[in-house]
Amino acid sequence: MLAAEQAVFNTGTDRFTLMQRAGEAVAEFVHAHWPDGQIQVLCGPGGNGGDGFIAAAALAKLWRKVEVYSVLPVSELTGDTAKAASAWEGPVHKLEDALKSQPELIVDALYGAGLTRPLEGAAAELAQRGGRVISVDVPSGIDGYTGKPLGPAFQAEATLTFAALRPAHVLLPGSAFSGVVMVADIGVPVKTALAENSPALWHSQMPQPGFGVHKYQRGHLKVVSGGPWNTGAARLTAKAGLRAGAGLVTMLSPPDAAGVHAAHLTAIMLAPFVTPDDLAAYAARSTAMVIGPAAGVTDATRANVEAILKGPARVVLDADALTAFGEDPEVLFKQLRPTDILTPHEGEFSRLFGDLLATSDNKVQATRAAAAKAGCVILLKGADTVIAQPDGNALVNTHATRWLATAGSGDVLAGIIAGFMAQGVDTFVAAAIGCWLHGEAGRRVGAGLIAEDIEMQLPVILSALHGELG
Ligand SMILES: NC(=O)C1=CN([C@@H]2O[C@H](COP(=O)(O)OP(=O)(O)OC[C@H]3O[C@@H](n4cnc5c(N)ncnc54)[C@H](O)[C@@H]3O)[C@@H](O)[C@H]2O)[C@@H](O)CC1
Ligand SMILES: [K+]
Repeated sequence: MLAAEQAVFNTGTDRFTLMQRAGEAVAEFVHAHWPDGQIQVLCGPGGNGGDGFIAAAALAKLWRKVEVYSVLPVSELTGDTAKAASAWEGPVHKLEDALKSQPELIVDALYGAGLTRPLEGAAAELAQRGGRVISVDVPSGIDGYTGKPLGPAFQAEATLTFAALRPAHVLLPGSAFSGVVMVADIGVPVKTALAENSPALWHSQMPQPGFGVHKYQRGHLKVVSGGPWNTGAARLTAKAGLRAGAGLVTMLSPPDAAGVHAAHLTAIMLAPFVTPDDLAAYAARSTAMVIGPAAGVTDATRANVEAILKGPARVVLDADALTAFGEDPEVLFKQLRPTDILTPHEGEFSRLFGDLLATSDNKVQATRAAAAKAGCVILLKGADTVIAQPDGNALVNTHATRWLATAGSGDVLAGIIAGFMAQGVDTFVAAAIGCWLHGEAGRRVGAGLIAEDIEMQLPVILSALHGELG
């Protein structure tokens, strides 16, 4: 699928026309957002440099003070880049001369999609010089496909890319080097674009309870609890599911843990289970279920998961429910349906999918491959969470905060997602909504956040999304 992203430019339009549009888009972007100051445009030997020459010429037409520095002398440029260079009428300096002055603004058009090796010489020194950098397509020095720096790389204040986001714009560490990323439409249709999670993607699919609705129409979520010493995680999940809008939430508890839950639960119902058959019976009468948070890495958890997966409820499998299949993931994969979801962190992911993450070019590719293998939606948690479907549809959530890296935070995420699934929202969409809300709640709380705070933020965020707060 990512080939589609790489081959984004393989269309009928001739390359020079696209280069002209790209370069002009860079000039427009720079001039609109940084309207003053002298600009150094650094041009590489290929397409990225071509964009730079076009941009320089367009900026000069806007009366901007522009200096152009090139990796190669103009006489050695070829093809479209040579053609682009002829649009620039001023002098072209050697790249190393750019080090002699510190401009107010730097347009980094050295290397984009064609970067194959670490920056060296003047390019490497320029990457380390600092200053206000606007990168063209990808910050030079970063591999656009993996998001990894190959060596020294430009730290951009902003990056203007074309047609669609590349993995480097949304995956760490590339996203941190890219600064604010904008995508310019240069008239290239994109079929399998990589999306960045935002309410615009799913706002219209949020469940909107109509007038006269009753709780039974808003779905019934059931959460499986661990034993008496391990009940908190499932409670975090259940409360988050209720806040997300599930009409009814029931905690399914081993009898010896019921007393602990009873001391804490109010709006959430409580019911006992002993055997996998008990869970299968509950699953038959619910729209979504969660199993995993502090469930225990045991044969019993495996049997419980298998019993639930036989029923009609869509299932979120998290934490121990994943690790319990670590020795035999294929057994799990055979039972999963496309409407179920696994929500592993990287450790749990590697227990199920081996070295897939290490051997993939990037996290998006790994998550897509995992979704295809497991036959369900996969949400791979992290600072850059990736959500993928078996058909390759994927998005990256960067709307988060490091303060969410705390005990119980993942249990809450599983609950929010399940809460939306219980209401009938498509699993992939529910994961996207859940992940964004979780990130937004985390950002609102900030430092000092504990998992309990996340669900407390949901009413105000949801009300704002529903437009009830103006
Ligand atoms: N493909 C297209 O149709 C379009 C491409 N565009 C631009 O073209 C770029 C891709 O152009 P190219 O494929 O020519 O690639 P680049 O311009 O990124 O790289 C050009 C050449 O630099 C050399 N190179 C790579 N890493 C190097 C290093 N570290 N040190 C020294 N030399 C190095 C490579 O041999 C490569 O041929 C995109 O990033 C984008 O900016 C835009 O003009 C829009 C249209
Ligand atoms: K660049």
